[in-house]
Amino acid sequence: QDYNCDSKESFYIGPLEETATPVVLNQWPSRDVLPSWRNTMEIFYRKLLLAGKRLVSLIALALNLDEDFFEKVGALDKPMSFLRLLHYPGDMGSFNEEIYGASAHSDYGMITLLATDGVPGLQVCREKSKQPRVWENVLHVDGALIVNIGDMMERWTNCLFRSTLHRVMPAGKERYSAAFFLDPNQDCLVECLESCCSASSPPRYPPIRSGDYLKEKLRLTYAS
Ligand SMILES: O=C(O)CCC(=O)C(=O)O
Ligand SMILES: [Fe+2]
Repeated sequence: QDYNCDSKESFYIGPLEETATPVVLNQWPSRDVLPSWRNTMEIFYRKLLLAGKRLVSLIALALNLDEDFFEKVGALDKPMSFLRLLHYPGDMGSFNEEIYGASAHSDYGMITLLATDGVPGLQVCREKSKQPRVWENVLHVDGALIVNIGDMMERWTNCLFRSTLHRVMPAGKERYSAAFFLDPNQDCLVECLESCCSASSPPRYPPIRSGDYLKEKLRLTYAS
């Protein structure tokens, strides 16, 4: 996964004071410049966290687990959730195939909730292990969120829920989006669910601590 050519720029908002441990790292624009921005973003963050938790409990039910399964394994008590506000420039310079808004990747966490401004560009690949890859446009629905499955949900479910391979193509038009990554508590052990493996379908991934997985992915992403 190569992000070097990506043209996007982003602003990250991490865990808010009530959920953040051990330190609060968020940096907010000055209130003189943007008086209500912080409050608006905090409300947005909390709503996304609530919606994300509800969706995760539906995934648990779909897996024949208790509704609060992911709470019970400690994934959601101090979730490492990040809200990423994204901007893709309209003019990407030369229209070179190498330049993506965002190159093909899957998100790392449990699920991602994505709001876009309706400018096209987002594409998903349903069968990521098949070559050549077939990309489909994700249609915008006003007022709806797009939900992507993340890598750790894929690991928990032994690929029953595949993480969504996606990318953003340049639309020749400025584009804004907001992605909320619901990532488990750093200490949470992500291991194949009993209901998702059997003698004929053994676990495909070893257990891993969520924090270690994220650290390694971020290291690889930003290595260069
Ligand atoms: O902007 C989008 O629609 C997608 C953003 C994305 O995939 C990401 O930030 O991980
Ligand atoms: Fe993504």
